[in-house]
Amino acid sequence: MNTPVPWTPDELTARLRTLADERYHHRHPFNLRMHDGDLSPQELRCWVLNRFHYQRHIPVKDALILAKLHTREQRQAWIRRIHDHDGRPGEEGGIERWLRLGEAVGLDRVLLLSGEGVLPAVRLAVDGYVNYCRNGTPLQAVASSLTELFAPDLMKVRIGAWERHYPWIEPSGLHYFQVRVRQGRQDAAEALALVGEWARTRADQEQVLAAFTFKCDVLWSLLDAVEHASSVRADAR
Ligand SMILES: O=C(O)c1cc(C(=O)O)c2c(n1)C(=O)C(=O)c1cc(C(=O)O)[nH]c1-2
Repeated sequence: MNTPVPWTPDELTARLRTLADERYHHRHPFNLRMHDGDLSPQELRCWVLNRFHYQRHIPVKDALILAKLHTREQRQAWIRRIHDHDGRPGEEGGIERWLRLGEAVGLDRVLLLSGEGVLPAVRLAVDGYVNYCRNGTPLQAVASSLTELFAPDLMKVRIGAWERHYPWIEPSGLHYFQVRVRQGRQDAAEALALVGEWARTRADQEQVLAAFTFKCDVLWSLLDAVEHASSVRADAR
């Protein structure tokens, strides 16, 4: 049997884009309702609270990936992700900005930090992502972050939708997303370069697509759980 010819970097990126068009969470009904201005304050709060659980685990999974990287240069680049979220001592980072986003939608930071109210399926989805990065190869772990290729555009849509449809939200809460657009682009470009360097065979490239698909499913499951919680509340009204 002939070994399949590896895709070029552009072909691999095009395949990621096709997968994203089908399964990235920009298409999830909860995000569509968010963008159309159809979410109640309670639904938006539920999303912010549950997404905080995801956010606070991002630097944990990045620390697990850091320990898998073999060169000093790779670790120097990857460690920035942890600083982006946790901040360096005395600095704020993404986690602090997300807590402010919580306050902007009316959620006390003490509640967010307590973890109370995080939906069971969200805990499982986030555990799934962290464990994927803990147990996977460096290629799988880094490739699973490649959904960030598509996050900045989604965040720009989100910022516009929040400004238009949810004027009750304190505008400073949007700072998390404004900062994250640039950080996400840098993260995605660096991860794509590593994946391009490491995924030399078609089999490696298939693993990249599988890791990307898994991560899309993590993000999708998180929103499924939030959407389900919203519909249960609506039924009880
Ligand atoms: O709001 C979003 O739609 C969104 C998506 C993603 C993503 O696609 O993985 C991330 C983020 N936000 C984000 O804020 C973030 O810090 C982040 C880190 C990562 C990652 O996998 O390392 N993804 C994402």
